[in-house]
Amino acid sequence: MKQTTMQQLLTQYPYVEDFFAGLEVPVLTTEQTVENYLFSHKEFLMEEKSTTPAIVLQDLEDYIQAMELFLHEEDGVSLSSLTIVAGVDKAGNPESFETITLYPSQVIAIVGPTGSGKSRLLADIEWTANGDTQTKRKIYINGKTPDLTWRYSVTNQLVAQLSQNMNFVIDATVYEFLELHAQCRNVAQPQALIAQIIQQANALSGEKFHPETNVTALSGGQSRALMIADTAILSPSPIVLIDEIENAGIDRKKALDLLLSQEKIVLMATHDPILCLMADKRLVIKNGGILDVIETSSQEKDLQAKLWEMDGIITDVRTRLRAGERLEK
Ligand SMILES: Nc1ncnc2c1ncn2[C@@H]1O[C@H](COP(=O)(O)OP(=O)(O)OP(=O)(O)O)[C@@H](O)[C@H]1O
Repeated sequence: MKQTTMQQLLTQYPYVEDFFAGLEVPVLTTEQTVENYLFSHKEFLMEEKSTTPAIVLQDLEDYIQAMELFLHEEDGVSLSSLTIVAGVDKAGNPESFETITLYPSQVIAIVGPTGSGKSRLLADIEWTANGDTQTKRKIYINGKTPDLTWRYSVTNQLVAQLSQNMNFVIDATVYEFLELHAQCRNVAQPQALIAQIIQQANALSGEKFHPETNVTALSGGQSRALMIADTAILSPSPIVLIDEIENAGIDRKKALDLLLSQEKIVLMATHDPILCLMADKRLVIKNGGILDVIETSSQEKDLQAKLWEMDGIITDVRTRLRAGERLEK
């Protein structure tokens, strides 16, 4: 990278500009090598670094390393494991485990009473906590403390988060919105992917929408379905955090299957017994701490089949009521 020209670098990675965004450095497109470019603006950059939270740097070598990491990150993070290192509960007592390690294609449910700290755990993971949150937990990626550039990056590629509330604030159609996202991801021919995302989203939600529907006109359920399909198909983030998918009015099983087909680690805070038993394991939260890690047993999987049957009845009744039908005994 040091000997690449800035011009070449920008052609290859247009998003390198984001790395310098806000720094107001002189023209980036030059024939200078990366090393020379950084060196010739060294003083300027060193001055700026104190006001640039995205980059914690000691010297020029660090700048180059941070740029390499940034570009690597834009190419997608390769994740082999996610480790939660124990912290403390709300009373300051140590959590009753040392580490919990999770692997791609695993679904982990996070259960516990309201206010127990489920969202806090998701936030620790999103923030890749390093003993610097209320819980004092640490998060390791691939067995070690992740680089700080991930945490501060505006395009955090490590974690995709689907929160309870989802509102669009952009005046664009579904197609335009997905096209924009594809452009950010440097997808050259996005048409087929966009069609796939819309098709999958429609399979998740009740009332179908069209590519030309405006995103602001989507219902809550449709918005979440669109974001889940988008996360599964277009987002390179290997970790997906979901806060209460059950309230979204979408097909929960299909949503999970879709996310898992992409070899992601899926963590979901949930109060839904079916979702909870669909997970490989569940983290039980109490008073701000992880109290227990329970593998879903075969008996519980059997129970899950029964719950699906009951859920089928409820879903059927709901669909018919929604369609304006009258029910008989
Ligand atoms: N270990 C901890 N130490 C101190 N405060 C904590 C700890 N864990 C959680 N909290 C705080 O407790 C409050 C409730 O936590 P949180 O919102 O995560 O609960 P929740 O289980 O997601 O609730 P709900 O089910 O209602 O969404 C938050 O203010 C959170 O920051």
